[in-house]
Amino acid sequence: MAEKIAILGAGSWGSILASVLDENGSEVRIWSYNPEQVKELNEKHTNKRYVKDYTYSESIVAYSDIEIAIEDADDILFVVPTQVTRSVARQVGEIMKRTGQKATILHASKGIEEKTYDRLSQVLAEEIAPENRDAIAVLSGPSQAEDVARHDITLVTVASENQHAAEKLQKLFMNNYFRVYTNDDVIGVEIGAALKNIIALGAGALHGLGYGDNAKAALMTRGLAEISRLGTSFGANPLTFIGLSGVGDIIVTATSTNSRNWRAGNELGQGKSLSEVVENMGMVIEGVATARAAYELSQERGIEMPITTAIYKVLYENLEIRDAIRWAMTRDGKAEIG
Ligand SMILES: NC(=O)C1=CN([C@@H]2O[C@H](COP(=O)(O)OP(=O)(O)OC[C@H]3O[C@@H](n4cnc5c(N)ncnc54)[C@H](O)[C@@H]3O)[C@@H](O)[C@H]2O)C=CC1
Ligand SMILES: O=C(CO)COP(=O)(O)O
Repeated sequence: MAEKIAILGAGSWGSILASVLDENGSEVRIWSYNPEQVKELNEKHTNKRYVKDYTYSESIVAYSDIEIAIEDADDILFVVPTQVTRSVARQVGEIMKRTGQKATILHASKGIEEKTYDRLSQVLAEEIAPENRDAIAVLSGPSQAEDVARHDITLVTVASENQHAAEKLQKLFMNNYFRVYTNDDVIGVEIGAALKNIIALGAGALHGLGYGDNAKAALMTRGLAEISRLGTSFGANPLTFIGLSGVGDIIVTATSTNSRNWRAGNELGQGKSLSEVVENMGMVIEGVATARAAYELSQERGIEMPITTAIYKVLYENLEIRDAIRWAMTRDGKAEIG
């Protein structure tokens, strides 16, 4: 019997993951809180606001009632923006408690929750599966939805403390263009995924200001160094940061013109205001909220994160980007490693 998978969030990534799973033979339902989008998906099999020029398989059914969407699902995949994941998870948790439903819980979003500084597997554990938190999984890696939509080669990782859950999900997602590895370092995978969006904002800003390739390589490399410093302070495996959810995702997000974070940074670099950029994008720019969470975490834990600090000050304290760059470049000299 086909695996039944409920996908919560019908933005660009939720939609394309739905297609991958549908092509692989799973029974896929997708939930959106927007009834207009549900209607478009079911009647026209398109999702024009989020994925242009794409037609969905007629076997993917969309729902605006979350309880119907998750009914009997073997797996529930969260792909809503980070900052709304808790509210959606709370609804799911309440339904599962009432009905006694059991399912593998997975997310594919990339961010840190503001104020709590929780990673999303922590949010899901708190809201849905406090007694079963090791079975929660995360799918992450360099994976622009636009490339996956045209079946371009994509490699990702599924991380879970539960090897059985990770291997089951690996099999569900794998095909000849979408290759999935497993990893047991949930902390490292989630921190790498969340914080690379801050680096992508910075890379876009450098581009918008006309900086060259050396500057972009420097930002990505030193960005990875500070992500690793924060991640290992939480117990992440340092090797995770040279993997798909670390350097891999920095490379794609900090260079791809499809990246929402890169595009947002580029527009900031060209002189637009943050509110203008957010309004024009009409899709989530995860790095904006995560920059604040990561900056506050770095302060709380006494971890030096100059790039995150500079970007935080540009986004939230009106520091000019050129002044932020000058500050970062003229700090005292440091040893590269350590
Ligand atoms: N787009 C991409 O290529 C990739 C995105 N991701 C991650 O996936 C997550 C989702 O990203 P996208 O699909 O790109 O975002 P998006 O902006 O395209 O779509 C977000 C979806 O969430 C829904 N939504 C917004 N507010 C909501 C609320 N309050 N309650 C319920 N649903 C709400 C929207 O209606 C929309 O369907 C993000 O964390 C992103 O970092 C990860 C890998 C690739
Ligand atoms: O995470 C992504 C690719 O791996 C997508 O990044 P954006 O949200 O910046 O488009």
